[in-house]
Amino acid sequence: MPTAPSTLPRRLVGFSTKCYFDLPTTTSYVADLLALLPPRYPSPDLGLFLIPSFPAIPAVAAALDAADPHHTSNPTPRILLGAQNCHHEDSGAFTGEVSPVILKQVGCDIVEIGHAERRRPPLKETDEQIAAKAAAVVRNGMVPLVCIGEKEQPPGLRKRRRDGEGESTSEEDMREEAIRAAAEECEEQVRPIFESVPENAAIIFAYEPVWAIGAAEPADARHVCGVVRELRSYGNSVRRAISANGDVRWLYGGSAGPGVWEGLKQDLDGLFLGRFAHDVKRFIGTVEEVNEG
Ligand SMILES: O=C[C@H](O)COP(=O)(O)O
Repeated sequence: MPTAPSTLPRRLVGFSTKCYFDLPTTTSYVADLLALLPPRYPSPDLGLFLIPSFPAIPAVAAALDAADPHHTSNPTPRILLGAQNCHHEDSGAFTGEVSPVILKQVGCDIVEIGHAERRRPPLKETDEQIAAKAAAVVRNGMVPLVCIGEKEQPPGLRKRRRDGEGESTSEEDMREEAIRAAAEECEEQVRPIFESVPENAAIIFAYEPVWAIGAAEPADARHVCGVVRELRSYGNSVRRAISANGDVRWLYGGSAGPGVWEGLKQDLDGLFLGRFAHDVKRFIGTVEEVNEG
């Protein structure tokens, strides 16, 4: 059985093509990225990851290996390669599912699980199923990238306004209430992950408020930082209780792109991009911002 990594670069920036890119678009994007990316990336301080559609994974793996055939450019082997989902069992009668065993064999380093687009109908993936997938990813020597996030935009704020309350509550108090409510919702998604993987497993969490995914603007930076501060502290207490020591990174995703990092850099470990990485130069620009910030 392969051994899962327990360490991760200090910061991470990555991009999922979701279902947007076909095969030629994916391969030409990766070729452009490898041609234009300054040679200082990736580094132990700043890891990069790409998450294409399943059928494009072998082509991307070949391109990344060809760019760094002996994995000697620096201690981080290469741009990390990810898959957008996997099944929780290694093999069996699960037509249409993809085994984590095969993902490892085709060169994946990480597997994204629990994206909001899979938690919602019609797929309705549960925290329990996502935790089983996290265990499967680690069992097969890869790192789970677990997407979490609250469904509604500041529920505390909206409730107060609807109830006619809150006139005497300061904006600061309402913000704190919204942060607490969001963190509590996310803690329910985080806890089963820690409980399902070995204590030395590295985990990447992408905090993606559901209402900020596919939007025109990212979530407010103070909200994101507040929620992730709470989650990091919660995660540390859960991990202490089970003596866990694998690296954990907290990324932000949800309409992230150039200009977002400045407001998040005190509290986040990196960014997970979607649409605003479709232009390879904008993706590299965002990587530069995270490196410099
Ligand atoms: O997987 C990435 C996130 O869902 C963000 O996507 P987006 O930036 O297109 O909203």
